[in-house]
Amino acid sequence: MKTTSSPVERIIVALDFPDSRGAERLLKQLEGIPCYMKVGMELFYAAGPQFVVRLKEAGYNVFLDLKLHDIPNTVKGGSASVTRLGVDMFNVHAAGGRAMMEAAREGVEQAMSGRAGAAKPLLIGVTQLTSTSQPVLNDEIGIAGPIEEAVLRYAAMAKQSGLDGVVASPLEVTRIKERCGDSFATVTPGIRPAGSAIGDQSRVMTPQEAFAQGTDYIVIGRPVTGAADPRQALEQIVESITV
Ligand SMILES: O=C(O)c1cc(=O)[nH]c(=O)n1[C@@H]1O[C@H](COP(=O)(O)O)[C@@H](O)[C@H]1O
Repeated sequence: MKTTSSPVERIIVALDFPDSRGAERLLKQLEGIPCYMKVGMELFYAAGPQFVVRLKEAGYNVFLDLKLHDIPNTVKGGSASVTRLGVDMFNVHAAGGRAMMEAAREGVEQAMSGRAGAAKPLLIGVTQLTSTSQPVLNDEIGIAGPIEEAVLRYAAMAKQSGLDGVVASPLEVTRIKERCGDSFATVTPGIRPAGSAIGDQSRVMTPQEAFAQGTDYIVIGRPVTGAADPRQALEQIVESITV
């Protein structure tokens, strides 16, 4: 990818709210800041596709984070529906395997054929969740070996399946770019400005460290949404980044 966008356009704010009112309040607080917005399962299940349409009408780039993971035919249909919503990026779980990811790609292509002139969404595979630690991967999930190897294997499979990039932690970005090429996008949650609570995340870096690794997009939620002054928190993050 190597993005011509400014750093702020490569910051994806996670709108993890239980209803549209909370999300609307944050949009007002961040008004005029051209960051990317992410709608995940909490908000989508409560506020529905119309909230995505509302964000698009307001001019935002939108990442719809529903982490599709089902049989190939179902994921193909889901991907087509998501594409028709006009999102800029969405994700599927790479753990669904190659046939499922290829079906997602087909769903995108099918939906695009009826949307002349529309931009194609970036189709992104989730590798290993940033909340997953090494012991959890090995002892609970049952995948042996270093977490970085599991992430790289999923990233390579996502690339072979025709995806545009992956979600991973910033700790894995350098090796993903080495393995899959610089134009293969990395979207990295697990972002924690120095001094902020790590919470349920496990593999974390600061915003400036993540961009220094060469990531294309960072995803950040609670350090902004839970701040006393979300606008100031986001502005401080933007100022901290020198790319
Ligand atoms: O796909 C994602 O966006 C995602 C993948 C992942 O591995 N880890 C992860 O945290 N996320 C999302 O990124 C956001 C991170 O939020 P905070 O931990 O509050 O910064 C949440 O909305 C998560 O659902």
